[in-house]
Amino acid sequence: MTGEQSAKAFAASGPIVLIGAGNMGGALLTGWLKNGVPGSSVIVVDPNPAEAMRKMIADAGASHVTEVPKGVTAGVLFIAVKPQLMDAVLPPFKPLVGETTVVVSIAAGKTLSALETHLGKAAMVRAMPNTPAMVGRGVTGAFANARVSDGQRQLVQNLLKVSGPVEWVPGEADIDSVTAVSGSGPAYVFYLVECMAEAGRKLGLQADLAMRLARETVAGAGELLHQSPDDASRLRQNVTSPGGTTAAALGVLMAEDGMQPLFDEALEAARKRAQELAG
Ligand SMILES: NC(=O)C1=CN([C@@H]2O[C@H](COP(=O)(O)OP(=O)(O)OC[C@H]3O[C@@H](n4cnc5c(N)ncnc54)[C@H](OP(=O)(O)O)[C@@H]3O)[C@@H](O)[C@H]2O)C=CC1
Ligand SMILES: O=C(O)[C@@H]1CCC=N1
Repeated sequence: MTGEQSAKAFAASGPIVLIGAGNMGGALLTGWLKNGVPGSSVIVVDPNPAEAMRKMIADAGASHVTEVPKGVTAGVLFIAVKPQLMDAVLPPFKPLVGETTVVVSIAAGKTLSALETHLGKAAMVRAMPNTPAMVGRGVTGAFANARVSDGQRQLVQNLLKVSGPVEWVPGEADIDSVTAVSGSGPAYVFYLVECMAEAGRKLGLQADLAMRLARETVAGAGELLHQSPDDASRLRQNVTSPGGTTAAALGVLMAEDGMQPLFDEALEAARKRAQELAG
């Protein structure tokens, strides 16, 4: 995209107001500024962003404020604070929501109807990114309510796409399932690395060597999955020689009481927790 094309992709009816520049808000902001969102169109509201974030905001010519900005109608009101804080944080932002504003929340669980109690009825999107967004390799699930226009949907898609693919889901409840799979998902993969390293240590390897092997294995397998046209099942079969070592290990992991029932239970717990955070 040329600079002009990308500026057009992010053209909004007013400023992009980002509430919360922490892990996820900061990752998305970084992606916006790298991908052609004009800094002058961004207002970041955060009481105390990290020093590196403050510098990036200043270098890009974006604004940073610690209080709710006055006299502003947001083009996009992008909410990236913890779900537990939203009831306290959101009410003073209501004046920023106008006829042409699209509200985007990435908070786990928090429903659009809960957002409406604070911000009024508006075009709203619930989105669920994940932390690989920090390296431009995330994936995001998104749901738009009926007030979101085609133009707003495209704008939000462009803002989310800076961190990786965007998958629109047909129902709002699906976002809680997306949260269980891909929102929380990176943590499961990091834990897999920890488990593999610990098992390697128990086999007699030095702990740091076992960790390097496990880490590079998961990173390499992820990259192969990313680059290969084959699905995960085919890639798994490529590793598995009949009667070999992988088959021996998979016999344990794929047993009736192996990983699948554990994942079923774990993801059900994540979705249930998202549902509890709804109100
Ligand atoms: N982490 C993840 O993997 C994912 C998180 N999410 C969702 O993203 C949201 C943010 O999570 P995450 O980035 O991890 O959390 P962080 O705590 O890293 O970021 C939240 C940011 O909001 C700031 N903040 C606190 N109070 C206010 C306020 N009154 N006004 C403006 N900003 C404020 C915090 O500042 P301070 O630190 O000073 O309190 C912090 O910088 C959550 O709702 C979470 O559910 C979604 C997908 C994945
Ligand atoms: O753990 C959480 O609640 C957030 C949402 C998805 C990932 N982190």
